[in-house]
Amino acid sequence: MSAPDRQGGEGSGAVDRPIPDRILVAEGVTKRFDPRLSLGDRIAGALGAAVERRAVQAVSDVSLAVRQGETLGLVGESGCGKSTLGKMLAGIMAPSAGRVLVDGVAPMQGRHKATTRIQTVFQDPFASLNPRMRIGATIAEGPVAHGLVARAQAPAMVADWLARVGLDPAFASRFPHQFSGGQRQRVAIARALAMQPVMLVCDEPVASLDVSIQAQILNLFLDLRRDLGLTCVFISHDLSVVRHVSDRVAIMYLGRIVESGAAARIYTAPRHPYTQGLLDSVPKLRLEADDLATFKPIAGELPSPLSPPPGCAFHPRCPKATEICRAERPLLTPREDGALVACHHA
Ligand SMILES: Nc1ncnc2c1ncn2[C@@H]1O[C@H](COP(=O)(O)OP(=O)(O)OP(=O)(O)O)[C@@H](O)[C@H]1O
Repeated sequence: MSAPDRQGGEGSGAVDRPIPDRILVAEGVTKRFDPRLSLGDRIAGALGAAVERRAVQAVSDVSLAVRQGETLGLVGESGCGKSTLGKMLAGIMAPSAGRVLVDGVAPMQGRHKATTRIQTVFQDPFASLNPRMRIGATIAEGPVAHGLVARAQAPAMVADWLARVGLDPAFASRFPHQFSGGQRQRVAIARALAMQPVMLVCDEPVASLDVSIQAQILNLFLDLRRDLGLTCVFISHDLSVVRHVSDRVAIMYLGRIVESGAAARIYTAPRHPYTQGLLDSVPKLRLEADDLATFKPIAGELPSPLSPPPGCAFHPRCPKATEICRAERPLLTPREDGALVACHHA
């Protein structure tokens, strides 16, 4: 068994067979997007001209495991590959290399099955709900179609899920436009859970909501975790959002996990300079005027995955970077407390 798996968390490279309490295991998952050539490029290529064709490596060799009842927060800047990884975990996108096992079975073996075993909740609930369908029908559609509930039992099932997500069961006859953004996200969560999935992949589920509504939806996730033992991968660009809902947190940078560990430790004692930078860039609401100057954004921008920097991908932005960082990519290495960190100077 490789070191990352022995530590029960994330890593790079293949891991051994899944351990029973792990709902989800990703082994060396990679996603490359090959560029589509324009007609002009194709003609030029056919005529023998050199046409540049660089693939985007959105996710590189990611291994992770999620245990029953656990929420794994997946955090990183926009463009670091979170959504691409989330889609592969949910079985709605095939990896270019590596594999994802759900309950020990590769979801892509049966696309239809995968979408029932892992459900997704996306950022924009309005886009994911059919505007012409009453939300009762939207919630019932999947479970009835997959034989999880008899048509006659569907109204009771819908009422139950609406109540569990904090909505009035009488709302079943309403259309999506009759709900606020937060209520629509509750509907999207009810629809996902009504499919009786083994876990949820939530991709920026509160990013489009006002801060006060974000807190309500995060509280809902906490309630669902307590009441249903919800297993979840919770994706966000914002470390402060995943803080209270996550048992463990994995930090992604340019397609790779650079640090992971217990949520409490990540926030109190981050080891990777990128994690430290993310924490420092979270605006903190303080009363003392001086403190307003304490948050500082990470210097520079995420490099293009078309031309990743050599060595440690974070070195051009890292205050601790030295020669070795420019030359050698640090491996994700287990620490004594079960955390994993990929940094020469951590
Ligand atoms: N279908 C695609 N074809 C080509 N490149 C893609 C495709 N989807 C994503 N990418 C690229 O892969 C990289 C990772 O994208 P991804 O959406 O997974 O990142 P992200 O961290 O989820 O960012 P965001 O929060 O902005 O969605 C980006 O450089 C993106 O441009």
